[in-house]
Amino acid sequence: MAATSASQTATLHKSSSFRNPSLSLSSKLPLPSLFRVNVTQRRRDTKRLVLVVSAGLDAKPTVLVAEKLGEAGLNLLKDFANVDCSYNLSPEELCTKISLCDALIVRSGTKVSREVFESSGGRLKVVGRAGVGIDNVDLAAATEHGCLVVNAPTANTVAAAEHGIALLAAMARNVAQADASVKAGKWQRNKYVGVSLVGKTLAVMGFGKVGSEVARRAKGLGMHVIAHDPYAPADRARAIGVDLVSFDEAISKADFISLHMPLTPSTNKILNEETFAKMKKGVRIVNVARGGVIDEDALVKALDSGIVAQAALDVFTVEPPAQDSKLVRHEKVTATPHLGASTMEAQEGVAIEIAEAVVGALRGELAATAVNAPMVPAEVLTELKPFVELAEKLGRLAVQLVAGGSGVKTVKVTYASARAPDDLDTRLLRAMITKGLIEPISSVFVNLVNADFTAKQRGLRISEERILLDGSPESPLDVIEVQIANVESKFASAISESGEIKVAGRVKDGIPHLTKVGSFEVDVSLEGSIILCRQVDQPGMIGNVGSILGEENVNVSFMSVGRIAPRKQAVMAIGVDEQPSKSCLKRIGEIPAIEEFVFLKL
Ligand SMILES: NC(=O)C1=CN([C@@H]2O[C@H](COP(=O)(O)OP(=O)(O)OC[C@H]3O[C@@H](n4cnc5c(N)ncnc54)[C@H](O)[C@@H]3O)[C@@H](O)[C@H]2O)C=CC1
Ligand SMILES: O=C(O)C(=O)COP(=O)(O)O
Repeated sequence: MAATSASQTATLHKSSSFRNPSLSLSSKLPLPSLFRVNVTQRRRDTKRLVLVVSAGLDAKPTVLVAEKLGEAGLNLLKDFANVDCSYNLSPEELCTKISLCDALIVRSGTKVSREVFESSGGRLKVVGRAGVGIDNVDLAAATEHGCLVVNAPTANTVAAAEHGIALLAAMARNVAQADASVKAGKWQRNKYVGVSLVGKTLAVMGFGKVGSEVARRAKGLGMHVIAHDPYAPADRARAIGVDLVSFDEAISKADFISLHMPLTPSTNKILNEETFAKMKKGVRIVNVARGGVIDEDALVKALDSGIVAQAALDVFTVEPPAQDSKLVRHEKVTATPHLGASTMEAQEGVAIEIAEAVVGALRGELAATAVNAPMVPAEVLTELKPFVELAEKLGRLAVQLVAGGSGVKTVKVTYASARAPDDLDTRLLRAMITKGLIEPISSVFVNLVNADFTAKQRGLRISEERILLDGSPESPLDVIEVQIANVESKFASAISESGEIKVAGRVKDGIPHLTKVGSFEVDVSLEGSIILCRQVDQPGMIGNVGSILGEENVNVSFMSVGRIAPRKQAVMAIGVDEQPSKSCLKRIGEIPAIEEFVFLKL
């Protein structure tokens, strides 16, 4: 980021008191309306914080609650929004209603399909999944539509684990079958002899929140617990006395298998004919994860052949399963209707957790439980806040300098920082530059959720480069530079020596400043709007332009002149609070020494 060697900068502050000197990094900067930030730490899971976008909502938002939600959560929602509780909507009814809603809350029973996002007409800003599994939400479609998806990942963990243990014990002792038999007037003590849990090997497949709670409880029942989870940390398993093993080892050693992984393309039918064949004969299976992780036809066969002695299932590929489902009707199967999360306590907890997340997201606060947006820790966000604003404004300025605008395809962003690359998370900055580049020339709403997708869709390639500076890494960044290649500029002086439109800026006292245009160094705070003029450097220019603006009642906030050398070409950057009229701009253009000028909205 070499500065033009002979360039000099002269900065004229309108008055030393025009800006509140107490405004610092920690004060609340007015972030762009769609990216309002509140860095308040959330109650739980503070490591998973993410900047989300407010919908720019001026009126009370509307939240559609499409499945039954605990009272406490509903009350939280009602304090903030109009709440429409409409249960059992058909897919068509949901698509019709959704165009009137800013947020949608569902459990596992509602499919939030691509059609739902398409039908929302851009109004839907948040989908809240009142539970863990988000396999019923089309995340790709949500992301493409800039809609944040949040879930409630913690409040039903214990309930699901307890249900897993309940099914394990009930299955081993034939509780459900024996109960039905007694109620049918029979007394079949020999038929319902069970198996013991103590000393048996349980394989927990998916050692996340629920899986590890199941493991802990099974240890308490005297079982030997092993687990398979490609992503789980070994020390967490070790801490509760569980060995992490390979998939094949887990399924081949287990007397009982309990499934706790999410349903994803890679876990879909992970238990199938081939894997059943590798299991110990007489294995027993519990599934409180998702029906789709088991090939249900293969399970019926394995039950018939005796490879699987029993199965206890809370979840099914299609819910509710068909009345005549061979699996559900199988005498070796214990079935419950997706009750894992259904305790009074869990439902209250989930309702509060999701209501807080949805309200927070609609307010533009940080969502601790975002599923489809990069997560930026709160402390990083606090530091990056003024740079986030700088990034968007540089994007906005750069694209307005392009003649025509829409031909922007290749953008290079350079971050000069004393921080090691690993210590500087630029995803947020890149998203904001993308927003700045795209929004002035289109009607697309860009946010952290859809920035990368939108850029890709428009064929906009943004490459990033770091320059490692010497010195103290106290501030995350020194300079951000945005270059647009292969375009012409409506302000020729914005083209750098290497042929690209170039603007650069830095943060001073918490305020973003434009510090470079093309090869000219300037220094103007990025507030209000900016007039850039190229002129022959000579006395009286600042006065000339200033008095025209004054006569037209346009308030100047900042002026700065960057020149190659005295009395040669110079670029004057003028920050203005009001938009000058056409005639005002025309008068400035008519000043004989002014060779070109451009008005840029921030
Ligand atoms: N029946 C019910 O009512 C409930 C069902 N669930 C289901 O349980 C699942 C797990 O919930 P949590 O433990 O809260 O989620 P979690 O995200 O804490 O744990 C899931 C674990 O599965 C692991 N995993 C991913 N792919 C895997 C694979 N191929 N093999 C083995 N492990 C894999 C992950 O690394 C993670 O550790 C949810 O996705 C949901 O589908 C959750 C709550 C209630
Ligand atoms: O949280 C989960 O993943 C669940 O499966 C619970 O589903 P539910 O909210 O009870 O429909």
